[in-house]
Amino acid sequence: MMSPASKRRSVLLIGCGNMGSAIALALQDKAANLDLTVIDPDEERTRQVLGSQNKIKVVNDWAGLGSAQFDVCILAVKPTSALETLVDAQQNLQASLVISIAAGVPLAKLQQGVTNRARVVRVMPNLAAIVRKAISVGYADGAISTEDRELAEFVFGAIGRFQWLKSENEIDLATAVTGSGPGYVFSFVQHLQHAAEQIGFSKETADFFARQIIIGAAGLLEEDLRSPLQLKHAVTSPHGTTAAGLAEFEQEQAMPRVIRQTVAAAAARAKELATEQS
Ligand SMILES: NC(=O)C1=CN([C@@H]2O[C@H](COP(=O)(O)OP(=O)(O)OC[C@H]3O[C@@H](n4cnc5c(N)ncnc54)[C@H](OP(=O)(O)O)[C@@H]3O)[C@@H](O)[C@H]2O)C=CC1
Ligand SMILES: O=C(O)[C@@H]1CCC=N1
Repeated sequence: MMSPASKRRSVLLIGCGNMGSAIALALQDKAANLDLTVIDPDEERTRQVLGSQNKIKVVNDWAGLGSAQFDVCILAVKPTSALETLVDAQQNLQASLVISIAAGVPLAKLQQGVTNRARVVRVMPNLAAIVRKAISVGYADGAISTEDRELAEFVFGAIGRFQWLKSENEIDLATAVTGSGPGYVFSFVQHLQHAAEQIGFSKETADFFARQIIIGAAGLLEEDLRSPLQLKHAVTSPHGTTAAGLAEFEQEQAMPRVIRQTVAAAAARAKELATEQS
């Protein structure tokens, strides 16, 4: 079989917001064999976000697509408009692989919006797609061919790492961990910055410190083979400052409980979204 990178394919990306623009820019850089069309109501903003030095076709309504057919569609609109948007796009997606990144919108619902020759899979990426360091997880049912699976892996490989999950339930659970995860980390950085300000640093210095701590720790997690626990021990001298800080941070009612409750609340919301949408 030809590798996904070796065959020329047409791709329609619907919705050029936070995620859609990151995916479009990554595909433009990394997947030379994909002919990319982006549809978004705000054509001017879309052109601005994507830059002028590119070959991406931009349209702002379905008429702009004419009767073009696409091999692949990436659906990157808000969950509440996912089905309606697919119905609008149906005539251009008659035999497409449709990849929805909408949180919590079940396959069964998405399938209502496509023809019987189109195939639908779900992928949950995250915001780190902007810097091509996303973790994306996918779910496809047994009817999806190996070629379609490889195509989805190829597309989402352009924005970082990709992994298939075994059940649709897992993609909703993963949304609470991998999809929302960057939000938890940004909240941590924001609060670390405030704490540094409270002990006397300026806003600018505290911002610089907080960002650089995460960047340095992330670099270690990427390059150093030690586990997070081992790395934590490497920072923590007996009776030292880190030990004093962690004695507060890791109290059962503090960070461990907060993280558990955070993920559980997000997972519950993912379930709710799936129910609201089905
Ligand atoms: N943000 C994140 O970190 C992640 C988001 N997701 C999922 O990705 C999807 C998109 O999220 P995000 O990028 O943050 O959202 P945004 O609101 O930033 O982007 C959605 C874009 O779609 C446009 N749009 C709305 N309706 C249509 C339509 N009918 N046709 C074409 N474009 C349309 C919107 O235009 P306008 O603003 O003018 O309405 C907007 O530009 C969501 O379903 C979300 O669940 C998944 C993983 C991570
Ligand atoms: O908050 C949300 O619903 C989306 C899905 C994961 C990240 N953002």
